[in-house]
Amino acid sequence: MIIRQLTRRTLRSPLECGSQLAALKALTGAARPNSDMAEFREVFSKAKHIAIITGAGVSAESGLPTFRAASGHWRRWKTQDLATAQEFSRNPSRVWEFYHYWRELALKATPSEAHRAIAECEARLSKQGRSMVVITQNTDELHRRAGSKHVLEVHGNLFKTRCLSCGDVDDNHHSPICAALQGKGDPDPKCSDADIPVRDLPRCDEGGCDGLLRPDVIWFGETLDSHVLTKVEKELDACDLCLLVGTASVVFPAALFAPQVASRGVPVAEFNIRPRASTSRYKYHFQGPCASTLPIALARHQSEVI
Ligand SMILES: NC(=O)c1ccc[n+]([C@@H]2O[C@H](COP(=O)([O-])OP(=O)(O)OC[C@H]3O[C@@H](n4cnc5c(N)ncnc54)[C@H](O)[C@@H]3O)[C@@H](O)[C@H]2O)c1
Ligand SMILES: [Zn+2]
Repeated sequence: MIIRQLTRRTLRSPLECGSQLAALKALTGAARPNSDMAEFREVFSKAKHIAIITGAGVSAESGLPTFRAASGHWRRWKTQDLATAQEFSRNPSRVWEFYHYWRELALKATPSEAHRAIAECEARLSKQGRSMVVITQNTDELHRRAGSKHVLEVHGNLFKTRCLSCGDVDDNHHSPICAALQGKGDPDPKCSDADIPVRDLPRCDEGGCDGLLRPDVIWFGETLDSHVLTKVEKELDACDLCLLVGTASVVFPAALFAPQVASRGVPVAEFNIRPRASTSRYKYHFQGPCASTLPIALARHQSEVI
């Protein structure tokens, strides 16, 4: 299976993009996408196992900027440079400020119509003996808060911490996560670092451990959780319809999930505000904000009796 054992990374150069697109083309063939919602709805009505792959775009209408909308920066730093183990060991205060900013934003956000349409559809289909899984690159928990039950978070979760000393992983929804981060994390490029001493950053309270905590997310250069990946593989192998929602598909290995499904001949429907270079590889493409398109796509079909 192609997605195993791959580390999280972003495509950086046009050259690399070109070679990856060639790989996607080889995987999926050159189908022409259509945007016939009525046709999609017929396919949807017959699907028994639906996989929905989501990215930052699904949370955009909840007020959480996508990395690209925020021009990929927090203050003066590229987000992909901040979200690394190297940067955390060099400057844990700066990295915690960055994650504190995201945690506070996500805590205040409410699920969008897109999150709600997905959750409502899952609940409805489960009564009909049909299944839906959300495979998300997002770390904001908005799918769960909307009511989705079957969610695989491939890049971890902003509201979990991992202790660097004892390895304990814990849920953590404190706001702020520690007193020293109160009022910190302003993304303005003119804002200075808080330079919080390491002893005042979030610490482990497990049996007096007091080790430094990190966010339990997958940083660039780190390997995805193999248990989560195994579940993702199973779902991608079993699905008979796949929706790809609000993702630029430039973060690997998640960018390979939809092409892998399409290569089995399973219809993939992309929902994005703009066409992307790989759009032509998928059967359907619905352009527009997913909070408008998804509720139509996933609404009760006339053939659904329960
Ligand atoms: N909310 C979050 O948890 C969050 C937010 C930003 C980034 N991230 C992380 O950053 C990485 C970036 O990857 P990504 O591809 O998910 O995001 P991205 O920022 O690279 O791309 C977002 C995609 O969503 C599309 N989009 C924006 N608004 C949309 C809307 N209203 N409806 C439909 N599509 C819309 C854009 O055209 C783009 O293709 C991921 O690994 C993710 O973990 C997460
Ligand atoms: Zn600990």
